[in-house]
Amino acid sequence: MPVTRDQILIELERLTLPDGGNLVSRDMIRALTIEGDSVRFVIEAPDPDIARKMDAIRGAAEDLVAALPDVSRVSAILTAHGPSQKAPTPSSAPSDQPPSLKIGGHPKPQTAPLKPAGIKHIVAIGSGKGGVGKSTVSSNLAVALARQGRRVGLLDADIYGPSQPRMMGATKRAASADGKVIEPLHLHGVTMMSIGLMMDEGKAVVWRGPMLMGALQQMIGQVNWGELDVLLVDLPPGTGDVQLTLCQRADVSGAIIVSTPQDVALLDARKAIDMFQTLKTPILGLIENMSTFVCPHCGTESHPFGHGGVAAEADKMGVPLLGALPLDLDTRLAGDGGTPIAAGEGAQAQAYAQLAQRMIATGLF
Ligand SMILES: Nc1ncnc2c1ncn2[C@@H]1O[C@H](COP(=O)(O)OP(=O)(O)OP(=O)(O)O)[C@@H](O)[C@H]1O
Repeated sequence: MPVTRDQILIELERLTLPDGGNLVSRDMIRALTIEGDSVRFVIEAPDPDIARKMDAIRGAAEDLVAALPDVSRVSAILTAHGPSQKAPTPSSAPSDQPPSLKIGGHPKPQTAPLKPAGIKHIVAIGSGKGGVGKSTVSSNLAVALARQGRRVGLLDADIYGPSQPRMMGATKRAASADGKVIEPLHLHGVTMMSIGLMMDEGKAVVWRGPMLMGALQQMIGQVNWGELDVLLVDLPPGTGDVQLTLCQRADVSGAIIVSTPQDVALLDARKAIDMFQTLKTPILGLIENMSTFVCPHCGTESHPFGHGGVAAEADKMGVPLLGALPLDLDTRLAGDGGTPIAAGEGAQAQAYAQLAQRMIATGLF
């Protein structure tokens, strides 16, 4: 059985720091990630000088965790936040630094929840595997909820492959009038922010865990979201630092998992579900994407990715199946063209409207 987060933290609590407390009680452990028998985490010191003196503690922490049953690889990285670090400026920021928009200061470690007071609920939209349509579902669901009168925000937290600017038809970058608050875009009735609006297009993002956390922190806490009934967060695929940071810091009300019906996607979807459950984030439901395909020429229905696998999984887990969406050329074209299909009329817009209704029926907002 894989090691659990709690087992690791209990072990790390044994490591007393020279100036009192331990790594856990002093809130220094960040981005704890367990993948099979591999464990990774970041030790965040209050400032670089302290970090430099902590290498022995980092080694001891690795040894303690490595001694746990079912752990064969451990990697602990030391990092620091503090006065001796300088915030990057946008003009000179290389691609391995978090964006700052001149908002001043390196992202600070936070203990208070990240969720701004004006946002009633944060709902994470995740998937185990990439390319299953999580971003397509997020943008269309956001638009469908907005069409039903909800105040909706959409945060594209897919740091490595932001697609919402294209799918939502963004034509300008995010701006900040006062150098502190980032102004989001307002598109198809939805308030939208994406890391893609802060980066040069085509520039690779090469960030370590703490940088990702800083960027996420900025995109939630420093964006002028206004009053929202719900902020949908389009997560990167998988179970990494962004998911962990969001669920641990942002007071997430629930998660929706998008999957295609075939076994390989479901296998990864189960891992995502397991992660949300470990982080005590309620699963609001599953969505089966690319569920069926109706040939536009002969009208025959087929199931290129299998059929019903997500429904069976939802049933097994006792969580609702929020919807099954077909593989549909117009959905793809609409996304590529910057106007989600849910913004128009027709069968697919109707399908997303029903999905939004079912989500509202969960009673969350
Ligand atoms: N139901 C659908 N019918 C047709 N095309 C779809 C459908 N859902 C998604 N697509 C297309 O599949 C591609 C991948 O979708 P999308 O980017 O939404 O997936 P993702 O899970 O967010 O991927 P990533 O992991 O890369 O972020 C896109 O070109 C999108 O237009």
